[in-house]
Amino acid sequence: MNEPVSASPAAGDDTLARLADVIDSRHGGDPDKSYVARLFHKGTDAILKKVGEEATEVVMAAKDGVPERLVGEVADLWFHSLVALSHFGLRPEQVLAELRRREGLSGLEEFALRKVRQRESSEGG
Ligand SMILES: N=c1c2ncn([C@@H]3O[C@H](COP(=O)(O)OP(=O)(O)OP(=O)(O)O)[C@@H](O)[C@H]3O)c2ncn1[C@@H]1O[C@H](COP(=O)(O)O)[C@@H](O)[C@H]1O
Repeated sequence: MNEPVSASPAAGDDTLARLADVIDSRHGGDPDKSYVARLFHKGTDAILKKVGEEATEVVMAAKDGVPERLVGEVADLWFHSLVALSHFGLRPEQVLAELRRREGLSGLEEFALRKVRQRESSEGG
């Protein structure tokens, strides 16, 4: 059995930012030397296809009920989501900021606010 990786969050954990830096550095890289460079080389459809596949694998792992598999598949999904963000010129810090913005706001309130905003923008445009 694999040794479990420590689940304690490190203060100011910058794992996502460091991984995003590596991913960003792969733009224009050699597809024979780097998996990320190969994905960028293949383009938007290939990148988005991987996000979809990994999301499906997360669902299947959760159904299997093996916690280590689920953690591994979510890691694959997060990694490929970071590749997609980088492809579109975005950073994980922006996603984390969005999650921080939602902190303390109930999911139902957020949903109601979103509906109001959607109605306002459809009436305004
Ligand atoms: N975190 C990851 C990571 N997670 C998953 N993968 C790769 O993602 C690929 C896709 O996973 P799949 O389960 O779909 O496997 P597959 O069937 O081989 O993939 P396909 O051929 O179907 O695309 C595998 O080849 C994994 O090795 C990753 N590849 C790279 N990283 C990180 O990205 C950094 C840069 O990687 P390179 O660009 O390759 O140097 C690395 O140092 C790591 O930190």
